[in-house]
Amino acid sequence: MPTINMPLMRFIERENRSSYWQVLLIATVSGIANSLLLGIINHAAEAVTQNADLTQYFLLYITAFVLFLYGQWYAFGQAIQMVEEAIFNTRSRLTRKVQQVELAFIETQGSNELYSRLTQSDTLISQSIPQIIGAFQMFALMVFSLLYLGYVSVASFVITLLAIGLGVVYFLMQSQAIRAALHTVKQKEESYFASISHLVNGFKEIKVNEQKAKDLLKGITSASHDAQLIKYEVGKLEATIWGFGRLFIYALLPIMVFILPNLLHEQTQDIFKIVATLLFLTGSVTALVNIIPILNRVNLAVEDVFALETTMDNAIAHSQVIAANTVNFQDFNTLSIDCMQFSYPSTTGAAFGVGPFNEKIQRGELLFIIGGNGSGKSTFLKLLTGLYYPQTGGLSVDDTPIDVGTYAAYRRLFSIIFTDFHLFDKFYGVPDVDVQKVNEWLEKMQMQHKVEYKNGGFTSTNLSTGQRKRLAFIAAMLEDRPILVMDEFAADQDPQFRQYFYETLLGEVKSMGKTIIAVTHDDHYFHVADRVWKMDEGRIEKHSLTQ
Ligand SMILES: Nc1ncnc2c1ncn2[C@@H]1O[C@H](COP(=O)(O)OP(=O)(O)OP(=O)(O)O)[C@@H](O)[C@H]1O
Repeated sequence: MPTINMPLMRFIERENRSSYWQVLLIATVSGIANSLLLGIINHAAEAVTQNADLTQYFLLYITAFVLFLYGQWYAFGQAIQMVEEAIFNTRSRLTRKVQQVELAFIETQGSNELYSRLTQSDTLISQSIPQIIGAFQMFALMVFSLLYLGYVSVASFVITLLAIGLGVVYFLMQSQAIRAALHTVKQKEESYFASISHLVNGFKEIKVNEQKAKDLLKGITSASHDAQLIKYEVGKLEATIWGFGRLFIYALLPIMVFILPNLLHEQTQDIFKIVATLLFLTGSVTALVNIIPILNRVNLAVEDVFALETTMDNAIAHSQVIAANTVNFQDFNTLSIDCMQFSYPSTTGAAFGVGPFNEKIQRGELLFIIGGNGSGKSTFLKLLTGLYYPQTGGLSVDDTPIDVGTYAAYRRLFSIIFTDFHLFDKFYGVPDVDVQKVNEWLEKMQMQHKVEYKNGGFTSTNLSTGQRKRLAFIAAMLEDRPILVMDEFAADQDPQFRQYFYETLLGEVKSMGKTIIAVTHDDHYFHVADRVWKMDEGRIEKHSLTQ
């Protein structure tokens, strides 16, 4: 089957097993049936003036009407099903791909853009379907009304075709400008959304600082104003197209009534038929012109989804990891880091780099990593946990070097609580949650009076940062992975809990056989660690054995 080269149609075709041509065919048949109604009524009206039998017209009218109604109902139903299936398939695939891309992709992509593309386009596509199917019917109605017009009067047909042709040429000339302007609107809207996220996320800061609020609002107003101006221009262009569309059709009516009969001496009853057909045509052309702005926006939304998927595909193709489930490192004894080096991609000047690292971590060790701000501790943890890939050197577990086929299995060694940790609403990835164990951990983390475990998650999430971190710790414990990695876990805890954390809890976790790697600034408690590594300018500078 041929393809309609329009992003929306490519989207539907790509995501469905069945072809959309059947739906379009039924929509077209329904449109033809609609135009037949006109012909039947016209001829029936003529038959009335001649006192002829109207039974056949009545039966034909009923048949055409049923065909029109059923076709419309069927086409709508099918189209909605196809589009929703396409959206479902795309959503499932894109969310799977988000999981496949690497951390570096998410860090560079910009969460606002990613979030808006993943969520907003679908709604727009879904909402536009009734109008789009309607447009196909209206197109069929227009074509068959035109043919009927040709049957009634060749001259009227030629004049109308010329008018519609001129309208199409005018539309094509304008549509490029509209699409370009809509692209700019999208960019302006994204910058507006980014400013809004500052407004919401930085609410506390701007609430206490009027000047900050004023400056931010100035930026928001400017981004919004820019978008408004371009949208206004687009709206004006679309209104002009809409106006021209109607102008062509409405100009035709007086031509047919006042000029044509005098020039070509058409029959009076034919003039009636021509005018009735033109009124039908007016309806279909108006509906088609009305759909243009919607189509423009939907096609842009679809192109957005395509572009996002292509970017993700490229990122996944460059990813070094393939999912291999056969390797199991859970019983490891030693993690080795050999000549490992990593640099962030440089946009301007020298980029920050870490390494080379040549270290070993033994199973069951409690290792602290210390160092000043920006010394590379978090970067090192991301490398160690397999979230970043080194440019040179690498990791091995016992004697097995970690490569593209084993990275996924390697990552399964770790539970991680980063400084910007995310507390999930449920214990995802823990198949059979042991409620007793959760309650024991709630007690150990001194959270039993604050939250409860219910329906797969914790009951209260209105907690302080320190308390939320304690829940993240419980989730990490339930994951039950051999290595626990923490980035400044105790920074948000009160002094009593901090002491309990270092002097009791870490020892307890260690006695469970877990290896603990923790970034910390709490020099009071360095003595509890087996080893302390100090980082400076991306290097592990000093190993101090404390025990
Ligand atoms: N995504 C990134 N892209 C480019 N550079 C980055 C990125 N993340 C961090 N850096 C740079 O790497 C350096 C080390 O950052 P890192 O977060 O590893 O330090 P840190 O020791 O954990 O600091 P802190 O104690 O403040 O958390 C910083 O100078 C930072 O500018």
